[in-house]
Amino acid sequence: MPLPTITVEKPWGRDILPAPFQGPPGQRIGEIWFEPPPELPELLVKYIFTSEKLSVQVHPDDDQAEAAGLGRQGKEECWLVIDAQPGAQLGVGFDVPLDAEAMRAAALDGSIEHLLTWHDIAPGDFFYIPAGTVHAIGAGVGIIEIQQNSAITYRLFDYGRPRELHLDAAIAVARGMPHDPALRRRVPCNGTAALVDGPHFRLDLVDGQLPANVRGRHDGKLLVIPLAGLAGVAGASVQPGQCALADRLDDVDVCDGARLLIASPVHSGA
Ligand SMILES: O=P(O)(O)OC[C@H]1O[C@](O)(CO)[C@@H](O)[C@@H]1O
Repeated sequence: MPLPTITVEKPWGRDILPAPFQGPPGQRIGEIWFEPPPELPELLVKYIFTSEKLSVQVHPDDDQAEAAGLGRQGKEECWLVIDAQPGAQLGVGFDVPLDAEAMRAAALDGSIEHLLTWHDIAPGDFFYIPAGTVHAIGAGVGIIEIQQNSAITYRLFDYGRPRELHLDAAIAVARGMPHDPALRRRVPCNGTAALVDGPHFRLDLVDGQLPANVRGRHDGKLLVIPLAGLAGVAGASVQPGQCALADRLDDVDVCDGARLLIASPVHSGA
């Protein structure tokens, strides 16, 4: 069964969503969340559609969230670009290292935006964002985000929008470093690719039949996110724009010509 969705209004969202999504009239929707099922609460999958830049932000890791009294709710996330309007960019990490004092000053005067490393993007670009990485999603972007199931975002800068900032919390967890180039790549249009191999989840892009090595990587409950074509989960059809829980990979059928993402949590010790 496809998971229920939640549409989230955002000041940077879109008045009109691309098919197959539809937002309530008059609302600017930025995110479509697939409600994490009780059987697999560790992961949250979102579609994100922007018309303006998101905040310059950072997320804590599990230990930092716990130390702040928020529970083990760290947030590592990854993005697969599915749509990029001309000039669309993602800002990830800093061009050059900077210390906490410089980061605070840059957040206060807004220059932090220009210290980020901005990447021109195209569909198929993939980024893994470890907790502690300062980042910002640009305007005109459509991405699928797979993340630890956490809603903790510390904003450093929000372009003057009247939303809360979390400067002290952000500076306490942010790393003033460039993003590791090994954590980003362009995924070919065809073919199967292992995109994430822990520490919190595994993510595979599957094109056509499920290869044996993918079977070996997902040994429990998993999420199925079709990108193109249909997938079957325990006999029920799942289509692009949906996300479904499967009890095991053997329950998943990939229809001819279909491409899909498969995500499952990595449990400590696994
Ligand atoms: O604070 P903003 O700009 O609304 O951004 C929050 C969003 O940014 C993300 O962390 C993506 O970077 C989403 O998971 C989250 O919902």
